[in-house]
Amino acid sequence: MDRIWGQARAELERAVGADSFATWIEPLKLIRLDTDIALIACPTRFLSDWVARHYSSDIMRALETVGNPVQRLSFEVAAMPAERPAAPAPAARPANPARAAIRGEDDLAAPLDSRFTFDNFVVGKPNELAHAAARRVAEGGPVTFNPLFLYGGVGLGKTHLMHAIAREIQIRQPESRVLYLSAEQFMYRFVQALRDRSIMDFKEMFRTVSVLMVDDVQFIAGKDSTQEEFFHTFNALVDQGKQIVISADRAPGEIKDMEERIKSRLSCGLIVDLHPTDYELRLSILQSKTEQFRNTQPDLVMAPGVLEFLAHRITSNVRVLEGALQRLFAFASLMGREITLDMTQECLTDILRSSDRKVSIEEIQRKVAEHYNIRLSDMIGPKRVRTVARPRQIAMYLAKQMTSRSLPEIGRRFGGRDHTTIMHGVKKIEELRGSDRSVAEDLDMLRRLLEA
Ligand SMILES: Nc1ncnc2c1ncn2[C@@H]1O[C@H](COP(=O)(O)OP(=O)(O)OP(=O)(O)O)[C@@H](O)[C@H]1O
Repeated sequence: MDRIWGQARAELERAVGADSFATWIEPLKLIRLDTDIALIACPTRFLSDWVARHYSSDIMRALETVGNPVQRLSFEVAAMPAERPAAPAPAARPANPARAAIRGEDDLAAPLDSRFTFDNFVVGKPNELAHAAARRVAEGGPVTFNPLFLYGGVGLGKTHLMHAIAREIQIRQPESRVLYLSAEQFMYRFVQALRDRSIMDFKEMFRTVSVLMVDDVQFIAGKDSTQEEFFHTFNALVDQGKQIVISADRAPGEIKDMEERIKSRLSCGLIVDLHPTDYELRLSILQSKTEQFRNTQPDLVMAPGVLEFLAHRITSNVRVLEGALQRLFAFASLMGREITLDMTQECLTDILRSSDRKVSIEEIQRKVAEHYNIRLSDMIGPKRVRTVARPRQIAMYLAKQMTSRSLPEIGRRFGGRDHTTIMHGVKKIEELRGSDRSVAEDLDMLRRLLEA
């Protein structure tokens, strides 16, 4: 099953595009193939409804293409295993309909994503240095640091910045030849040139560009002749004073199986890293993407606190954050409903579960009790005096926000209270957070303590 699904997934990624694939198809798993039915596991009811409505024919087509035609699909909502079948690696970055080639005549260059501009890049503490360096290179002028080496974990904005640089240089200096491509494409072109005996043309093409940008350079580690060729290309361009921009998932010195001389060459310019996002940056990104969405869907209604909830709960990377938001928007417009906290939790169960920070309700109760100087037993006890009841409601609110426990489950941990009591407490604190600054500050501080 895993092998068939791996092949079908590769077909599907091509058919629906990288973004839709990541949002809708990635979480699915093929469980069984009967004579004419494919049984597919889905982490939530919402996802299965949506996929059934929008992607059934794509899935059936993909299964047919890989030699397993079926007449219909059946979906089963089930907890998903942590690991998923690996799809065969695509030859290059998946085609994306939003991507537009900036230099159509240059079939070497990878297409640039029209959304990846400096204007759309949200700057915060974790990425401000990388952003400033990227801006400086994009503004042109004398080459001050060569190469510019950007690195950081998955989905933190390296490719976005690379595309923004390429686009900006093209706008400012239309005559310059900016060549942006992934290291994988560099290798592919190189191997092709070797096969076609056109290596001199290959060298000539690479050595006459004004700016060379290579994404995900760690890919050529361990590929000896590609590394060798890359090294010569790199040196030739630096000698001519041409700007080079490189990205990788780690610092040059940490790339395994990369020749020492290449590591040292890569290290001699400016090395900047994109740090993991912090809460403030995640919230700004979510706000900015929501604004962009509102420009096309002005009737979008979102309850206060939803974006804050997402920024707290999804800490893995910006791509996951974007995918979650995209799914929420799709759900809201499909159902014609306001986006509330409850709806967010229902619609994103799978994403939230996998990015769960594993803060326990007991930890929340302990921290809140310490903060307000009350006894831990008062969290579950019956006292109704305000000095105890308010901290208890704060703990209920944090339990709802920071864990994936349901209201009845939270109720049980608060001395067997009814779920409506928890709901009332959560609502009360939601209101106070908007109207009482000291409550908002306490909540922020407690969250930080719990996340530490
Ligand atoms: N600061 C930011 N502001 C706005 N969008 C961002 C920001 N950082 C990342 N993104 C978005 O997150 C998504 C993932 O970013 P990107 O593809 O640049 O990551 P990456 O670091 O190249 O990841 P990978 O290592 O997987 O190649 C993109 O859609 C990008 O636009």
